[in-house]
Amino acid sequence: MLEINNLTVEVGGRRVLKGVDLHVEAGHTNVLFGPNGAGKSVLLMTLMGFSGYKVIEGEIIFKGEDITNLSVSQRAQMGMGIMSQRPPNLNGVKLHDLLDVIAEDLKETEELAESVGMMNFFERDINVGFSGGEIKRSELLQLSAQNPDFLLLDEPESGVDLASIELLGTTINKLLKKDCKCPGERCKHGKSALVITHTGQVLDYLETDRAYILCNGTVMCSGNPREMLTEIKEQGYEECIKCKLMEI
Ligand SMILES: Nc1ncnc2c1ncn2[C@@H]1O[C@H](COP(=O)(O)OP(=O)(O)OP(=O)(O)O)[C@@H](O)[C@H]1O
Repeated sequence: MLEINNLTVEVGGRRVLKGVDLHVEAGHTNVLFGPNGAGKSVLLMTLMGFSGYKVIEGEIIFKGEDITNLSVSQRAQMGMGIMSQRPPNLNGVKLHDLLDVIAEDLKETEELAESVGMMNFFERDINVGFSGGEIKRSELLQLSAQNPDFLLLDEPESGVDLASIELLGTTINKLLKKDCKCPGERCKHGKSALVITHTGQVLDYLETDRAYILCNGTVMCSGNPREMLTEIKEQGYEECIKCKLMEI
């Protein structure tokens, strides 16, 4: 579904990603771990095609097509969607107006808005004055309305209170279980995703397949998400760097 091959990316004149290789099979949910500043968000922003993320080398293959040079809207049309860590304020754009444009099924979107307590935000400018948790719920509502085949989730649980994490996790899981619109057999297991998490809390609600650890803009290793999370909690990321050095 998604193949990232030898991806090197510059942001603000600095090489942040260095030869990243990462794959997500159709119907799989993969996880991206890594310390602060490792380049995780830069990777997701590059995958979505935002400006300012300059691909120096490598390629991004999505649904079998090279999308490295496609625009954000072309990638969105192909079925890629993102829940950003820090989305911008959209002054003058009401949440309801955006949902009207992007929602595949407005009635279903309104039902979801009701269940995640976002109906009262419909007439507000997007993200303006929203709390951290409200931004996450608004992002999730927009992503659900778009109903993409591939979800890029950047720390979906950060800033969400403990009591609301279950609602967020189960809502993401329901979205992932919906049919993928790709033709053919390979997508019959639902949608695909790449999820960044520090705490791993959201993983309690998702079926995950593989985790990658990114340090200093490079993939250090990959493996079982639960086992990797336990190791990171016990040993931190220093061990990953030592382990990688031993391979060289
Ligand atoms: N627009 C930008 N201009 C300059 N540097 C940037 C820009 N965006 C990101 N960076 C730098 O790229 C590096 C990676 O940032 P990124 O946000 O991807 O980290 P991260 O792994 O997501 O970290 P965290 O876990 O703290 O969110 C950081 O050093 C950051 O300062």
